[in-house]
Amino acid sequence: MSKVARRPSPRGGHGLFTTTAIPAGTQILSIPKPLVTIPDDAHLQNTCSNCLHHAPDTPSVLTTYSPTRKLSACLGCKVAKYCGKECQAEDWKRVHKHECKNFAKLPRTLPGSVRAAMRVLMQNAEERVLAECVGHVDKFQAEGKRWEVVFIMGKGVHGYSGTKRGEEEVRRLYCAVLVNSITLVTETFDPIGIAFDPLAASINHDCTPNAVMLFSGRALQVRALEDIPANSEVLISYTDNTAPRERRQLELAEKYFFTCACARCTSPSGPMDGFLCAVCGGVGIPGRDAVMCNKCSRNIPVTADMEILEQESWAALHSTDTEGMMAGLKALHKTPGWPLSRQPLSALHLALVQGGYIPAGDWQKALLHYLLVYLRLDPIFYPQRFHPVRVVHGFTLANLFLQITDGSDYGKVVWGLLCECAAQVPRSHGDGSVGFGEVVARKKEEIKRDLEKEERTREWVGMRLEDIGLEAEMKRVVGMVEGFVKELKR
Ligand SMILES: C[S@@+](CC[C@H](N)C(=O)[O-])C[C@H]1O[C@@H](n2cnc3c(N)ncnc32)[C@H](O)[C@@H]1O
Repeated sequence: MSKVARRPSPRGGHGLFTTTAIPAGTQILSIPKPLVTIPDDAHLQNTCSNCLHHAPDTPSVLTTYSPTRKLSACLGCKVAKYCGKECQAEDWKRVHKHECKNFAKLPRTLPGSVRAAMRVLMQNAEERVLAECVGHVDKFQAEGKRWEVVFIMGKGVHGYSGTKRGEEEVRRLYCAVLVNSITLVTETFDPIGIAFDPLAASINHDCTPNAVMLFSGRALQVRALEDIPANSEVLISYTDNTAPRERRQLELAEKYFFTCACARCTSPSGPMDGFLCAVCGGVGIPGRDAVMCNKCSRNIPVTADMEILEQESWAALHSTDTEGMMAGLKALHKTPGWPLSRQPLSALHLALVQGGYIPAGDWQKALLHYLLVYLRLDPIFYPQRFHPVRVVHGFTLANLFLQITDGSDYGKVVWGLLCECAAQVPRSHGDGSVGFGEVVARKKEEIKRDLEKEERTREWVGMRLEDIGLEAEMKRVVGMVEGFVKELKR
């Protein structure tokens, strides 16, 4: 029986509501095959167009333990790739037979949003989408340049799909796809594609969401981050909700055409949104014309240099320039008044690890950056120990420790991290026998066998996390992080 229903929402339009009480850490909604799931433009080459199995070019935590399948291109268009005959046959029957010839004829691959809208038409789902999903056509229309792009893309969808529907209707459909698409991510939250499904699209936004959306391949699920009473609205975050308020609001207004009026946006508090007071250590949130400390009411100076640094750091984050990222990161650490938890500081640490240190095999540096994020920042960003992002970070960290060959024994820390992940997985991801849960269980077993093989007594292997005396080991690790932060500030 479904635990949710689509109903009018006080936030405007419709939303998704619980029909029964849903405990924290349980599944709210599962859509094994959403209406559209496609690799985005950057991932067409290394992602199966049917099951969205991702075979990344650079090593990732998951590829180490769940071997990647080789992908072969469709011989007709050479655009779509598949991990096996079954996937190719399923995709062909469902949609690819309608798009293959067009893809083959075109000199360039069609943009993801156009491919997604075409797939709605190919499955004859446009009636439902037009009836259930907002498109904000008038708002797109009011934006000159953007409307020009939407107009051309809509024309493309109309022409390439060969639909009998009118061009204006197809344009409305294209707008609905733009506003309601979801970024499809891997189990380690790397963006690889576009997902679109009218039911999932009925979920509204909040910057402190009570639910989170995850993917395993193309399968989508929504899980509760807190106890949600019956008849309550299910809310997810459309943006990176660790970003400061101004950035969240800008993105929500630009992409989704609304001004967020959630509790965090209307009475912002906490160090994710503000700057630190040098006098009392309180936090000041940028207001209309001043940043006033919430404790001592003094004005916190936010200089033009800080504003420039903020802009440059965000720009570096969205580039591939690891030197620029490192320069931004150091400058942010050195800026008095910049809280550790104000982005893009943490995002830069993670981007450097994923885009720089892991591909370069610099495990020591990757470890220090990741430790800082996991120990100091994740508990602020994701207060629930079972938050899927926090659990995935813990697993990545355990794997980074395993790469370190500096002579130190991190056995207990690795074991502790894997115990923590395995304990949280049923609530973070659900059934531990598939997807990420299975990867964690397999890794834990593998490490248990390795530790037991060693000659030294490892009496703590197999014990519960609380009983293994991890604190003393963690002190050493925390010391590493503190030393690293000092170094960054120098
Ligand atoms: C993915 S749809 C969500 C479902 C939508 N409410 C509907 O009726 O179809 C996204 C749109 O919902 C609205 N929306 C979502 N969250 C909102 C919020 N917190 N406040 C106001 N509008 C919101 C905006 O119009 C946004 O463009």
